[in-house]
Amino acid sequence: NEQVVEEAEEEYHSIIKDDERPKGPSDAHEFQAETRQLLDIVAKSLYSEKEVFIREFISNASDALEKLRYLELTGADVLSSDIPLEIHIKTDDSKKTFTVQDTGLGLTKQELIENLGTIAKSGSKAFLEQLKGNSPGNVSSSLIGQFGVGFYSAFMVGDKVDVFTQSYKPDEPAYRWTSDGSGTYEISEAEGVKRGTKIVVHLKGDCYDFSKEDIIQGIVKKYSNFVGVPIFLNGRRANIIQALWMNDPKDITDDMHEEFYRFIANSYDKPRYHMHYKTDAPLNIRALFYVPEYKPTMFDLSREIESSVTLYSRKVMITPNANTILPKWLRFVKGVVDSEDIPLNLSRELLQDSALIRKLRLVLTNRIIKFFIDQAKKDNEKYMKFYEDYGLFFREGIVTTTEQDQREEISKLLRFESSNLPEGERTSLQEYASRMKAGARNIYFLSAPSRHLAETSPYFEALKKKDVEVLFLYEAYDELVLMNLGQFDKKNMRSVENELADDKDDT
Ligand SMILES: Nc1nc(Cl)c2cnn(Cc3ccc(Br)cc3F)c2n1
Repeated sequence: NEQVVEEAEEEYHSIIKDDERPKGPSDAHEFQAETRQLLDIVAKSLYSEKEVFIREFISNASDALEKLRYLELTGADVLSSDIPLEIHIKTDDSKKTFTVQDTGLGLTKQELIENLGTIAKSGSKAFLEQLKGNSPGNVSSSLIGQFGVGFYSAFMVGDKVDVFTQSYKPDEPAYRWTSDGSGTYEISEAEGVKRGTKIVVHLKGDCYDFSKEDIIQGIVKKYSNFVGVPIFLNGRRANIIQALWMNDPKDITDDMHEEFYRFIANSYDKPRYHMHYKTDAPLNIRALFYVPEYKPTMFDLSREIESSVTLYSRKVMITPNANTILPKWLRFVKGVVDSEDIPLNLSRELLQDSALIRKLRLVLTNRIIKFFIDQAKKDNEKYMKFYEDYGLFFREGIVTTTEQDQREEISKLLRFESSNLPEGERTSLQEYASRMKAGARNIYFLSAPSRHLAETSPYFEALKKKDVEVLFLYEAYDELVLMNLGQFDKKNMRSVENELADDKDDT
């Protein structure tokens, strides 16, 4: 019946036709020498997996659409502004081609020539020196991303690339650019070209996989699921969930969090906590983190598991399981970090160890600790349940972190019974310190199998007489953790067992 047909028709929508034709003479151009060298490096070694050319194309297309959207908003005179802003991808496994088309800005002849040649102008010698200096992985990616050299990654998989483009500027002609990536390219005018850019990659023999729909479907889902414009693959919508981390936190309902959490955690669980963090200093960060409802299993506790944090730059994925974005002790946290300050083709080396990633990790770690401290104040019962299930990770954090101030930050999450509180209630080191007498310099703790044994211990009696509070530790590892911590807020952590032996009375 028409309802079903209606449904199906609504499903299928493609703008990719084969109406474009070159028109008139084509003039050949040479790549400048430096550009050529650079493009070779980009095409051969910069990207480890070939599939990232798709991410580069989608990133360029989504930039072109976002810029056009902005121009339309600011009232610029835009060609055929009734065309929807979309990205279309088509695979043709008979012709062995991969095609991506956007309805964005399009390129003028000047831009066609400049966008690849600009590097030759903008001091590419220094750029190439830097390149020769360290491994291509460390290339300053702002330049690469900026001038669309990412486009050139097409020659990793294609031995011929045709580009048909119509600029949004009303009286610009449309062009066809074509090249086999060997050093020359041709430009001619073209007809039958819609506004935007269409790139047809004729795939090399060992890259025919990129003409198969299911393979492309997986890659698009992996890298570009949250790109802010609709992406269609062979006429079917390919990107689904909106980039929740970019929304205003107060517009996000718990249901939306639950759905998003299930998508990124790939589980049917739901989150017990979510933390939505946006800042522009010292870095641009949009982060959305979740703590699972479920109690961690032995598997979750193992230090080998990959991080469940996915790293994005402006909604385009850089890497899944970005295991250096948070410290290992926070591996139970799942979520997304998006930073404009992170270059799209961040190399593995830079991800492993760079000042930028170290700064990002420190900012995020301190913010997560602050979040848990705030949650404990908001709902202590819920926090204590969380502490019961996930507290081991904090202990690991203290003993595996080297910087003392960072260790003391983590120790703010710990909770212990105390001689000053009724059985069953727990306190924090901060609260203990706030109850200390003026001039007191030690935080005392006693490790015992139970509260009864702690309270009847001769060690405790001595301090009780002096009305000194003692933390009761019922797990042997907590004694090790506090010994390891050593200090908190300039007070010394002291086990009363050692204390009695020394019998000093500088309590
Ligand atoms: N999709 C899209 N849209 C726009 Cl507006 C631009 C601008 N630059 N690039 C990258 C690029 C594409 C083709 C060629 Br030839 C050179 C080149 F740098 C773009 N890609």
